[in-house]
Amino acid sequence: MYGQIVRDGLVNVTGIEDLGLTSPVLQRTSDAFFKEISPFLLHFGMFVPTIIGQCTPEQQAKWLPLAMDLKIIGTYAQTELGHGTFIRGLETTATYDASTEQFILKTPKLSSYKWWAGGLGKTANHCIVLAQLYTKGVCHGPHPFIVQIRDTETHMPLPGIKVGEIGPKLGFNTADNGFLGFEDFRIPRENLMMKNAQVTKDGTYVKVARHGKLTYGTMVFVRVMLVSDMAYCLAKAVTIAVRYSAVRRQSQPKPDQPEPQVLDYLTQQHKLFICISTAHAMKLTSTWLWNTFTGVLADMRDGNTDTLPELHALSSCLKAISTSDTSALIEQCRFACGGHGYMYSSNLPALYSFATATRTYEGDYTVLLLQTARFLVKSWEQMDEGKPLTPTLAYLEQSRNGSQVSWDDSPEGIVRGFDAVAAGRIGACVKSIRKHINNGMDYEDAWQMTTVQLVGAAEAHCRAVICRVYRDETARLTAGCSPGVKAVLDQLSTLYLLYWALERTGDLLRFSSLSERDIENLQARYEALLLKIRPNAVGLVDAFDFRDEVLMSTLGSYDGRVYERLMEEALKTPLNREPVSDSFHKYIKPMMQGKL
Ligand SMILES: CC/C=C\C/C=C\C/C=C\CCCC(=O)SCCNC(=O)CCNC(=O)[C@H](O)C(C)(C)COP(=O)(O)OP(=O)(O)OC[C@H]1O[C@@H](n2cnc3c(N)ncnc32)[C@H](O)[C@@H]1OP(=O)(O)O
Ligand SMILES: Cc1cc2nc3c(=O)[nH]c(=O)nc-3n(C[C@H](O)[C@H](O)[C@H](O)COP(=O)(O)OP(=O)(O)OC[C@H]3O[C@@H](n4cnc5c(N)ncnc54)[C@H](O)[C@@H]3O)c2cc1C
Repeated sequence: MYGQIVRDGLVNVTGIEDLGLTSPVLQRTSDAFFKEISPFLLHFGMFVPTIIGQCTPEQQAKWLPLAMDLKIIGTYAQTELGHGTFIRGLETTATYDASTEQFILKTPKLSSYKWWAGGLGKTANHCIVLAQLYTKGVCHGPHPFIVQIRDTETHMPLPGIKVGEIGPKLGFNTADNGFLGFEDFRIPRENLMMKNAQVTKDGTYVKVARHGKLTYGTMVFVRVMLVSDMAYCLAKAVTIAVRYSAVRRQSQPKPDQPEPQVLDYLTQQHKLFICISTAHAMKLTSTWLWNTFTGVLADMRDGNTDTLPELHALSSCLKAISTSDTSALIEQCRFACGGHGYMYSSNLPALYSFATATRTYEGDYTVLLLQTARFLVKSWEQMDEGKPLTPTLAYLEQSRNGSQVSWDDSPEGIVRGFDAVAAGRIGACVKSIRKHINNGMDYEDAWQMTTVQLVGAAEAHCRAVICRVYRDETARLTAGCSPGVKAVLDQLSTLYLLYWALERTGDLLRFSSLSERDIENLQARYEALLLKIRPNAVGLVDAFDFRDEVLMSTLGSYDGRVYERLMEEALKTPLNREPVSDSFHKYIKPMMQGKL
């Protein structure tokens, strides 16, 4: 298994590199090689971006060509057995020895061992290690170091290195996630990645970056990328589920009628059409987020880090919500395919196991939403002090006078409704924190007592951002489309708004003038829209344009030969090589004869 996946991974990487293909094509062709994950994912996904983001130009000149030419294979080892979320609590240490101009790496306890890094177990010979930097007896916090862990000729672990694979997981079982321990392992001073902080030969620590969190820059980049990845992953899953639902016929609602396509059931449309809309919503939002990210990078190149907090808040909540929505909706796609959706050959299990992992890695869902909430509460307090709000929080102004937003069920009205919900929930959090403080709690405890509400407020903010971006970008991009295409894409964006308005009626009743009758109207409009989308459903997923080799699904292939493909795959299973398994003769027959 491992050997096969490494071979496929290298064919994929070197083949595409020779062809000089760009990342979107890389993403699509990569998936034609493996159902799960490549052991080289972290090399290109985090090792290379960290060299670019955390190294000086001189260090980049040394390490980047080696990495891009695959002369070294790397990963990103930050998480430890004992710490993943709390980076400031990481236990691996890098202590500077001025007499030899080296750092000494140590994992002092079992809980200090690096754990999880993709490709670390058996593939990588280098890695980025986040370690607490000590020099002249002072700890300067977590810093990135580039560390060779295996001999590039023999691939043997270097002396002082303990490294191995962490074992089977829910998914990602081809990612070669590993563990790593250091026993007084020495690396040159120059292996500290010195773009944001330096240590001179005599051990003097020099802070370069004006913002203390630029060390976390790679995580922001990956979070931004993951939003796009999720759109792509969900688009594959709903392509499989819609195509299967068009082929599958089941039950007999009317005695004198043939079994209908299950796609004709309104409940099936309710399960699946929100998946089509969400794939579009996340793709458009990810492009908007990427443009925001590149704008902040440009500001930072000019020495201005003022826009970084908003980017951190946006990337955190959008990564959390996109991964959570995608995990839930891919599982919904599986449910929609009945028993055959549970077959590994459908590819839905592998897509689900990938998506559900993203809800955790690169920042746990709850933790990242609380990061966003921290920004929202600070923004509210700045608004109270009369300071200007950042663009994505302009809607908070509407809540200043506390008046209830009047409900308007036009698409723009629904977007404003979600703004009102976000503003109301943030305001409720601020009120809760202030109440606890007035009752004698310190700020940290008052914050902790409000965290359930804070997670909800951050989700509401993120939903409001997605709704607004999805609607605005759809309007902008369809302006030049044919009326037919515009109508269908407008239907999808309206479906997203109606779906989430119905999911959040409680909040809309609390923070707008929404009435019972309005809810009935929303439900009727939603159901009617499902029926309108039905004729275009297969065309909409075909438009995602996944080749069968990329979908790798017995249920989702373009030709619809589902039963033939399921049987073809079944006959390939090793158990079917012989009519009688040797376990019969070893165990079952003796048992039947009372001889066990
Ligand atoms: C091309 C890519 C394609 C595919 C992806 C590739 C590979 C995918 C496969 C697997 C990859 C998986 C890799 C990993 O999982 S790597 C490990 C990821 N780990 C995490 O994400 C850890 C999450 N924890 C944190 O980020 C932090 O610990 C924290 C939760 C944010 C808390 O940090 P802390 O130092 O305690 O900060 P706070 O005290 O909460 O806040 C202090 C201050 O800093 C600001 N801040 C925090 N983080 C950032 C950031 N990333 N950028 C900017 N600013 C940040 C925070 O807002 C606060 O600011 P104030 O002004 O409010 O003080
Ligand atoms: C498939 C996969 C691949 C990975 N690849 C890598 C990799 O390549 N490199 C790498 O370095 N890491 C990697 N990771 C590790 C990943 O980054 C961590 O698992 C993730 O950051 C979560 O940290 P944790 O596991 O310590 O969970 P914890 O933070 O221990 O979370 C456990 C629970 O505690 C809660 N919690 C924690 N802190 C708070 C808080 N402040 N407030 C409220 N609740 C809190 C969480 O919400 C969660 O419910 C990978 C993980 C997975 C699953």
